[in-house]
Amino acid sequence: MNNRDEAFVNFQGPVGVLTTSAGAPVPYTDATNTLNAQLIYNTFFMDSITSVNRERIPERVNHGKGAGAFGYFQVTRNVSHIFKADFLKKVGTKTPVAVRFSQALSDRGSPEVTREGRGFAVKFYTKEGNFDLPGNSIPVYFYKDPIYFNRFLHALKRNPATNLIDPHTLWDLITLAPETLNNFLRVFSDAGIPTSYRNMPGYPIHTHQVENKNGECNFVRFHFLPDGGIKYLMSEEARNLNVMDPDYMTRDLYRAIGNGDFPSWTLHIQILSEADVKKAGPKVFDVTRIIPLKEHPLHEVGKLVLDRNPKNYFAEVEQLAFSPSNLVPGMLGSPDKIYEGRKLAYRDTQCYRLGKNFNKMTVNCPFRVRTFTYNRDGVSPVRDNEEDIPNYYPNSFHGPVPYMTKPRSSLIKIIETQPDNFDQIQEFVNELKTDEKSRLIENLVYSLQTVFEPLQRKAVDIFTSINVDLGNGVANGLNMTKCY
Ligand code: HEM
Repeated sequence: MNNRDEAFVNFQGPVGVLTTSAGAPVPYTDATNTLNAQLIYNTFFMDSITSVNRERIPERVNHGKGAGAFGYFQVTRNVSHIFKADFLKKVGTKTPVAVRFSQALSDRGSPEVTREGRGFAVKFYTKEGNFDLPGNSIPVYFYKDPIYFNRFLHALKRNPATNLIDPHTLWDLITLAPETLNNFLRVFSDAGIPTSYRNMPGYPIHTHQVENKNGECNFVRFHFLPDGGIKYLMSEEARNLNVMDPDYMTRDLYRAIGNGDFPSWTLHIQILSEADVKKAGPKVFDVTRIIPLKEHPLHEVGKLVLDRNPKNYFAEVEQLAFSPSNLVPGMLGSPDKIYEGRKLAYRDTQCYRLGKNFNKMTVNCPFRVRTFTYNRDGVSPVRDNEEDIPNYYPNSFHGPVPYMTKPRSSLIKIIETQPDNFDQIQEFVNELKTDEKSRLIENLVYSLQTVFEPLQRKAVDIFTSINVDLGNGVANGLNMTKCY
């Protein structure tokens, strides 16, 4: 097997003459030796030192560490009765995609074989503009009120005093908001460490409102399921791998694609009609709950295949910008509050992280559409900056105009209620096999063992209310005096 995780494999000689960023050819002495030379006259030195000093940009506030790849999505089943979006209209239609896998909480330089939820974000470059599905590896989210975002990020990332990841703040947060356990207990189960990104499922979670060409409305949850099967690493194995190869997940993906062993996923949807939604009520929009497959089974839509590695990581992956607000006609997003919060948050942080023209960067550009906006200027890239087209709307000249349509479809209104998901986490724990439950207990004990006792006790009380064996198992593992 050819282990193609090395990107530099071309020994055929230089691509050309070295130049400064302004294009001047660089003499050999300027590039190799500045000892006894006047630096101010060495344009190559000045050019490169001022450039390297400015290389770092802010990392993502979450999902900092990640790997990306490119490929296509192809429709394999007729789903035109559900979707009018052009890229899903016909069996066989192929759409280019960019995908970024990530660790939800780890910083940009972190080791990869950690126990945490992971991101699985897909950008479809459609003929109607970009459509993004930033999803996670766990099918439910932690909370359903976007007000939690700041609290979560701060409690789960580094402690402001010690700059360490802090299990006390993690368990403080969980025990103050135990409804998050429908997510967290899945992360502490085998599902918390996938064998590789190739074996990881992707769940965009939200229940999306969608329309077909007749304007009929349905609601769908998307599921990307790996064709290589969903597989997980055991904790011990993961700890060893983390020491042996901290970049294991990125290397595995890069190597597989480099070797022509292209990973693929089948996209499925769960479908709910308007009548289903009326009958079930707002809980089907609750991102802290799954929609049971036995009530709404999966329907195949198409295949996602990754067949190209990035040629340049920074340009093509670090600069990738996904957003739940990147929607196309017939895809309305979700009426829940988390979706609404996300529509603002991603664009806002990307304006800071990448500059306001981030959609003009090659990897984010909706390259299958000719865009016409009234946005102008600002930090690069501005590309042609819309040349001499008028820069305000409305105008009497030749500026772009909105398209005429029937009144715009809008998201249905839902009344949100407090999360109520203990039934689902109870069912999840009850259905674990004995060995799976033992591993869940071990993983919880491993995380809780260094935490202050009052927090341990609160956690054990909550586990006991979910499942008595779980509570007892963790209490025993922590050598707590109180047994249930
Ligand atoms: C209140 C709720 C949420 C807020 C405010 C929020 C906010 C953010 C922000 C600010 C980023 C960084 C984006 C960037 O720098 O490009 C991000 C990344 C991400 N979020 Fe969320 N998020 C929320 C919920 C969710 C949910 C429910 C999911 C999964 C369905 C999710 C999946 C992701 C993924 C996959 C990324 C990484 C995207 C990439 O690879 O670039 N987030 N989120």
